Amino acid sequence: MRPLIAGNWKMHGMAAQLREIEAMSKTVHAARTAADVLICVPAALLSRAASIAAGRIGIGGEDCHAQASGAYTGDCSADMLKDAGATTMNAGHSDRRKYHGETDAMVAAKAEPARRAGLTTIICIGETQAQRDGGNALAVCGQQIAGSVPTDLARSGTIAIAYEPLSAIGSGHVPAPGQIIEVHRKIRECLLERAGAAGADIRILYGGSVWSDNVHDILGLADVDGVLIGGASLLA
Ligand SMILES: O=C[C@H](O)COP(=O)(O)O
Repeated sequence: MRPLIAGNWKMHGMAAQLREIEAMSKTVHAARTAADVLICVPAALLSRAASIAAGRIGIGGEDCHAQASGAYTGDCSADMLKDAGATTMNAGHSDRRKYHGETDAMVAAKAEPARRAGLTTIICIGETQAQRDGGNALAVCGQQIAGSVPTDLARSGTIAIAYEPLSAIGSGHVPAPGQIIEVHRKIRECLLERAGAAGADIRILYGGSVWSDNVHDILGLADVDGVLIGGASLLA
């Protein structure tokens, strides 16, 4: 499967930061990179980022509202992301689950309008350290897949999954390879159960403290079809 190297700028980046998009786009284009490259940016930068990227790399949104329009001050719909130039969006990032109380059902409700808008949705899951310490990591990830991934979307090829153990995000602590392999295998099993053979074609990304010095090793692990990169994606 062609890997996806996805960045997530979170709430970082002013207009000047777009020079990184320019540099990444040029590099990827010139090198004919053997991977798809995507940067998810704050909504305020989306349109300008897409214009600068000019299709050489993908530009994504970081979230959307489940409704197409309405009295939802401060929110942004999937159609709006698409209209601004996005190809992809994140849903259910742990920041959204933690600070906005997003549940699996809310995440699933965002993925469907994204599909209608023509966006691929990267659905983020991952266990807390307490859940892992309690021996519940695989069960938690399985439940998150069951609750966050609509079956018809899993069959449609319009989603990817990002596994991000919370203890790895922004900490510099990447789990042992065995942990990543074990959880990705579990996710693959869940996707196959949900979507049949189509589940084999859904990309499963790893996220959490991915940098240039560990990305090659991580991409070499079984069932790792790409990475979701936070801090390191701010620099071309
Ligand atoms: O969306 C990205 C992840 O939360 C990982 O962030 P990080 O690479 O800064 O650890």
